[in-house]
Formats: sequence, C-alpha cells, structure tokens
Amino acid sequence: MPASVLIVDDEKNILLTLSQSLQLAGYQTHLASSGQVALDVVSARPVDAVLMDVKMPDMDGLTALARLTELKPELPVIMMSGHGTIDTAVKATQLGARDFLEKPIARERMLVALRNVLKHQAAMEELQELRAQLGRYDMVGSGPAMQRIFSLIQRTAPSEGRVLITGENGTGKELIARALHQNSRRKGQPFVKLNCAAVPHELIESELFGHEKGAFTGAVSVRRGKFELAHEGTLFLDEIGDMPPAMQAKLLRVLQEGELERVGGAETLKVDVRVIAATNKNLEKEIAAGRFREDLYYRINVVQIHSPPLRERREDLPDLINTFLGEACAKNGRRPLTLSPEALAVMSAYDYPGNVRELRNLVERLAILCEGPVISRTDALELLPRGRAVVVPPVVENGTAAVAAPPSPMPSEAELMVAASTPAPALATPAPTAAPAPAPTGFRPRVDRTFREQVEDAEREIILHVLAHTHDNVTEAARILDLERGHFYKKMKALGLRRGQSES
Ligand SMILES: Nc1ncnc2c1ncn2[C@@H]1O[C@H](COP(=O)(O)OP(=O)(O)OP(=O)(O)O)[C@@H](O)[C@H]1O
Repeated sequence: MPASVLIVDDEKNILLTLSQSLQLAGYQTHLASSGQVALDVVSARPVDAVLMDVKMPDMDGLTALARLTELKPELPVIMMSGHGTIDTAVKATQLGARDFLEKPIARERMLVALRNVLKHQAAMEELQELRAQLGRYDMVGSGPAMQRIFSLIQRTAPSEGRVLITGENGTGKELIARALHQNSRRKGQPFVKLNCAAVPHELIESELFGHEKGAFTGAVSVRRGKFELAHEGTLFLDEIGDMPPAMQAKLLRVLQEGELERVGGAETLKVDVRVIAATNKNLEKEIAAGRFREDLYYRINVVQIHSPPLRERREDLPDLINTFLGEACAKNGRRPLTLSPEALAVMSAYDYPGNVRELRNLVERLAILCEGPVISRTDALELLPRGRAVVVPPVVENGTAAVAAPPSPMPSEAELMVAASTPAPALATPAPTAAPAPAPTGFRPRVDRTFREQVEDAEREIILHVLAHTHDNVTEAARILDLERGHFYKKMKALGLRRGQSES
C-alpha cells in the first residue's frame, strides 16, 4: 500500500502542485486547507506523514503542529515555510517537527525528507512490535488463581517433570508453557511448539519425527522433526487431545525410550526433550470415550496446571485491561487512554468466551477506535459483542450504582457503524450541514465522504467485527466472509488493518 501524506497549506495552488509531485512519486495524498482540517483528517484516517506550512490564517502551522503531536505523537511532520528563519525552524523542531523545508519547495529535497522520516518511522514501529512480542511472555494477574499458577510454575519449572496444562482456549496455556521453559535449566535451548489440531493427520508423524528424502510423495529432501529440533530444549504439544490415536502410540514410545526414527528412515535417533502438553479438552472423558490412550495420559500428566477461564478470575481484569491498553496505545502511536470506572464495570460484567485473547483484542480495538482520552461506559458498550454484553447500571460520581437503569437495548449494527466511523472530511471543503436521512436498510449515507471512502469504512467495520468474533483468527474470518485467505490479508492491508495480537 502506498504511504499516505497529508499536505496542509492555505494556498490551493501549492496544495495541488505538491500533491501532483507526490502522487507521481507513488504516494497517496490527502489535502487540508487549514490546521483545523488537518487535525480532523489525522483523527479520521491513517496518515503516514504530514507536510505543513507554517504561515496560515486561523491556526498557524506551529500551533497546529503542537496539537498534532499531542494527538499523534508518533506521526512524522515536516514543516514548510517561505519566510523560514532559523528561529521558526528551531521552534518547529522543539515542537516535534522531523524536518523543515524552505519554500519554494525543491521536489527532490522534499522526496528525500519524506523518505527519511518514513524510514525512521518504520524502524520505530518494528522496534515497538518486537518489544510487544517480548512483553507477551510476561503474565499479568495477581488474584488467587494466578498466584496458584505462578507458584506451580516456580516449583515445577526447574524439574524435568512433564507438565499437562489444561484450560479453555485463550486462557494463557502457551504463556505458562513458555514461562516453564524460561525458568528451567533448558532455557538457553530451543522452545519448539506443535499445534496438534492444526496439522493434518497424515502429516503429523513427519512433523514430529521428520522424514527422509523420498519417504513419501513431496518429501523432496531430508527434514528434521519437532523432536529433533527441540533436542536439549522443550517441546510444547498444544491441543494434544486432538492427536490421532495411531500417533499417540508412537509418541508414547518416544516418551518412554527417548528414541525415534524419521519417517522412511532406518536409523534410530536419541533425543533429550522435555515435553509440555496442553489441551482444552477433558482428557479423562476422552479416555472413557476411547479417543485418548490412558497410558499416554499418565506419561504426560506428571504435574497438571489448570488455567481457569477469565470469567472465573475477574479480579485480574483491571490489571489485564491496563496492561493491554498501555501496549495497544504504544503500538498504535496513541497517547495513553484511561478507563472510567463505568467502562470497567461494563467490561467486568462480560463473560469473555474467548478469554484473555478476546480481552486483548477488544482492548486493542478500544485503543484504535475510542476518541478518548477517557474510555466511557458507552465506548465499552459499543465495543462488546452485540447481545452478549451485560448492561450494568451507570455509576454515579461516588462510584456506586445509580437507580437501576432499564436494560438498554444494545446499539444496532448500523448505529455501531456510524458511531465507529470517523467524522472528519479529508478535503478542505467544510462539510455541508444537513446529513441525508438513513436509507431503508438503516445505513446512513454521509455527504462529507466519497462513495469509495464509505465503502471502505463499511469494509473495515465488517472485517473488524468478524475478527472480533473469531478472536482474531484470520483463516476463520476469511472462511466466514467466504473470501480466499490471501485475498482477505490483502484487503486488510489495503484498509490499513493489522492482525493485532492474534496468534495461532
Ligand atoms: N495472564 C496473562 N497475562 C497477559 N497476557 C495473557 C495472559 N493470559 C493470556 N494472555 C494473552 O492472551 C492471548 C492468548 O494466550 P495463549 O495463546 O497463551 O492462550 P492458550 O490458552 O494457549 O490459547 P489456545 O488454547 O487457543 O492455544 C495471548 O495474546 C497472551 O499473551
């Protein structure tokens, strides 16, 4: 997707000339005739960089710059001036401008300045992403359930004992497995993961044990399996309850003897691997139903750690929300948002079927959509899936509930869409006052956005909605929308949407 540049100048000719030059160089452009319109544009749509004149009527460029950096601290702004004095340039830099161009603008100089600021920005975002990924292994929560988990991790990690982690999807089972590895003697060695539910049955043996060249059609070269890759480290077998019975027998042998053969191979290989398994199924029931081997169960279940669903440990919600909110604001270049007690009450009443993963995704949506700086009860209500949010009475100032409110209906899809769509026009023309009446479908056309922009708004909303429903599972979302996965990814990218914290 081309980078988008917002050009701010009160002179129409300059706007058009610069826009033409940038478009020829492959950029997408937005135009604003004043500082105020520029502020509206950046709060309404993704903009990668701003080119702004210093001298403008109404709001001068330096004031607009100060407001812009307050609104979007990460957004790179390049100032332009025909009356460039050292003083203005210094002031602009102090206010956060990344560069300063003198008018008349030399095309090449402008393109170099833009390339530089965008490169710098991309490097900063990558760094933030890495930090966020590292932070993922930090487990948040201080209630009794988490304390019990921490204590079990502390006592079990240094041993060689196999661990079975149980719990619903999204409750942090993988985090627990990683924490066990990180706190074990094996921590400098590999941590290898295999999701048994995600690999087709016919491929699982070669995934685990590897294969020799020519072992089956498609085995064009020798491949080491997860056990070999995890040698001296830890192998995390996620969703072990989905392992096919034939494989369960083969796994049992490796666990008992520490030996394996690659598919199609004659050589016996010795491996030293600590196995940690996880499941969202009740394995005792699976054994009773004949779907899981009892002997394997006893082999993997030396110590069991249960990760309870989030609805059973609501005491951790404030910590989790604050942590995720801080991460999401940093990741999306927003100033920190705070959660009002009313919003916390609404979020605490919801049951989170997708557990912590769902909470993380919801909070990231809040950080992107909420106009802030304080997240209100309405923001929280609009965020939660329709029909599933428990409507709690509003809270009065002293923090206690006011007269019980009648159960207010959840907003309709169309209302949510209008509330979530962005208010500001991209062009310098002020928006006409009267908005068109809603169409018979409930869709409310907007006169301040083009047809294409409104279609994109709707597409963005639909995708976010379905991703929230699938807990950020892109494959599943693509399936629901009947789109090819690659096309769905491209669409997300074109709309400026990112996959957020989803992990498979
Ligand atoms: N206690 C926690 N503190 C911080 N983040 C957490 C916590 N528990 C879970 N998460 C976050 O929730 C998401 C899901 O966690 P994780 O993948 O560990 O769950 P899981 O139980 O293994 O899920 P699945 O069964 O679907 O594989 C991740 O983004 C993880 O960082």
